[in-house]
Amino acid sequence: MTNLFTDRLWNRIEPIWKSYLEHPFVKGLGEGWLEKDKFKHYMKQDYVYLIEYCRLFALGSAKAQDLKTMTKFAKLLHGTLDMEMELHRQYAARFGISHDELEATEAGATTTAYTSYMLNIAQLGGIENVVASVLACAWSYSFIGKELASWPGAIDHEFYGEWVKMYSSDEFTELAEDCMNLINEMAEGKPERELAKLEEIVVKTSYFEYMFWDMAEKQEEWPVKLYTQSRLIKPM
Ligand SMILES: Cc1ncc(CN)c(N)n1
Repeated sequence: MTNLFTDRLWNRIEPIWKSYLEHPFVKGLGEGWLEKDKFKHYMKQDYVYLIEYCRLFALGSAKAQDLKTMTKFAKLLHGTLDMEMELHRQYAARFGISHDELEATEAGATTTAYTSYMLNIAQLGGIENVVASVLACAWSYSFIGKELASWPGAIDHEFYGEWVKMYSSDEFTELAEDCMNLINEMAEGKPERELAKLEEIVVKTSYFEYMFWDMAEKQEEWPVKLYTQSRLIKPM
């Protein structure tokens, strides 16, 4: 039996990812009681997060050494722009937010930190760094989507059901599996020193995923308070 790199990664990330399911934002989404304002904040931040995430797939295509890999990244880019982000555009319409307004969302601190980390790691290394940067994003949403789909009433919920349906769909599962297959192919034959570096990227991005859920729960943008002469003038 072959040892898959994703099996090794799972041992590290399982406790982190299981904690997403306990997080009030994810729990509220799956059980259907999440406040709509929190979801609206999440959806807007997630849209601008996904724009940067798309750049990573474009970077993967640019770094690819063969057409098969280039095509895989192009498919991931298209799937995100066209399928995943369409879900956000449809939710935005339900909130009365136009496409332009959605796209013009100012990225908050966590969104900026997370996307900057991924883009920096991906620029610094080879194509395996690009895949390691996006892996937790695609795989953990597939994990959450499938888990929530098994919760009573989640998939049929009148508001959050569409979210659960999309992230548990065959189409999204295929995108996540493409990323898993890519990292397994790229890990083959690599020395332990390089595998450990890739593992750290997946662990860090898994922490960022937790922080993103937390940012959404707290409706955080930039957690900065401006004072003048000890008086609070603007909670940002
Ligand atoms: C923050 C975050 N991480 C991952 C995904 C799934 N592409 C997402 N939509 N948003």
